[in-house]
Amino acid sequence: MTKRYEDLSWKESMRLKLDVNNMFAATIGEEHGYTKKDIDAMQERVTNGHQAIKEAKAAGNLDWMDLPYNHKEIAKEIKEFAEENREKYDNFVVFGIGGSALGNIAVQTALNDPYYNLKKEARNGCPRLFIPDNVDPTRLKSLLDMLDLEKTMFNIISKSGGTAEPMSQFLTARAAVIKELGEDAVADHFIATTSKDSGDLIKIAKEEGIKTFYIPKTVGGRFSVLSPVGLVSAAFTGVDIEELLAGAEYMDQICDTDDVWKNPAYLNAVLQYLADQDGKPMSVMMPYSHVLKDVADWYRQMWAESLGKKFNRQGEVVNVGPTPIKALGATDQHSQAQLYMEGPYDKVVTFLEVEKFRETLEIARGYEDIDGVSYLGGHTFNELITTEKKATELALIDNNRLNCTVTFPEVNAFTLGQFFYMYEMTTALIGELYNINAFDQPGVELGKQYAYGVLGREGYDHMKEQFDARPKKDENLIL
Ligand SMILES: O=P(O)(O)OC[C@H]1O[C@](O)(CO)[C@@H](O)[C@@H]1O
Repeated sequence: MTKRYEDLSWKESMRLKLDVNNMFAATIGEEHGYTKKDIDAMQERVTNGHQAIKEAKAAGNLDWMDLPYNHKEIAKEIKEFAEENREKYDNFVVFGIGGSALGNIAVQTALNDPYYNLKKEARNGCPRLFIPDNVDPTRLKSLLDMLDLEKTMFNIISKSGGTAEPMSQFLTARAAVIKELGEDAVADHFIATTSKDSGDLIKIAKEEGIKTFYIPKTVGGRFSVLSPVGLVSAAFTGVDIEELLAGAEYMDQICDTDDVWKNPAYLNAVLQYLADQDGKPMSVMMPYSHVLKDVADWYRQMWAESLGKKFNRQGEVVNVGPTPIKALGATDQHSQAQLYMEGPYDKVVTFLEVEKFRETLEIARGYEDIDGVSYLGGHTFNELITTEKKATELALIDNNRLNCTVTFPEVNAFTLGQFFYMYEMTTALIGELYNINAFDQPGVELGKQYAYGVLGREGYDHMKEQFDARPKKDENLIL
């Protein structure tokens, strides 16, 4: 059967649109807005950046760019595995953190029913999905107490195979499974998604006979949503993961040009970079659709870990990086909008807009004699949220505030795949413009190492010593 994403006209009708009109002087005024000349002046740097990205890809350092192509077969295998197994389980739990969880959460919120876990009919025989993405004892205990272990599959995701949070979750869930179901049950209740040749998780998985999916070498956590990291839980909950990859492939083809005026990922990168350089380092992503709210969380990690860097490629201290902020329309109109309109001129707002929601819901009529209420009746919630987005956008323009919009014709696996890939490419190019390595995260290590030292991990005694020698607190400053 032909898939809809094999039809070119369907694909074109589902193409994401990036509208950057409101980043330009013609719309928001000369003081803050850019001109076409400003963008043209960046073309040479974009071409160099594009070249550098291509070379890094060819050298095997950017495996995430290959996922839409070389994971087609793997996606089929994952789909088959999920289809064979998902009806055996009522619950599917992902134990991973950061890049090993945020993409999974974003996919689930975007593509499945908003009350998926609570509505059997929305699950179509698939298990409920739980992704704690944290180690808060209250929340974890509550989850573990609630799960019927006999009917639960746990997917332990860790690229390094040793991150404290998922490994401690694994230890605890494994002990609970052994206690309740016996040693032999482990292989039926756990799968692992990790690196093929490194880390402790792969060793454990082999020892325990646990089914394993692999994360390619140069796919870092935050770039891993289109690898088995994101695909396995998506397949277990019935998402069309092949369509997700097809969307990414489509965007890869759109972005396969160094012409800044033709490449949405690069045009966005240039504008965001220029804004940061011009004193607007706050980058707000504001979806006007609740189903896209966790996509903004995914983006937050993507930008923070990729672009927040102390050193440039020459080893000079640069301390760069925009601050990614998530907001949600219409909710945050009533929380953040005041700041965005009248606070410092330090932000760029990226709206995410949806043209066609999965549902149309009418606002009921009533109180015809009360003008302040009756005007709402007969409109739809679709009109309400879309109008509110357009109204907020115009208010930002009136206040000369930089903003742009990414429009999803619909939220489906194809458009979501495009979105992930487009932002990955945007991030890669901004990294080039800052002249930094966008693919490491050395700043996260120090905190991890102190924690290892304190918790007694072998080889980290020196970190415990440094931790114990930390500056004493002045009691007068603790009230
Ligand atoms: O998949 P791992 O290796 O457990 O890492 C989880 C997360 O921890 C980090 O390494 C640092 O926070 C992220 O980059 C990564 O997504």
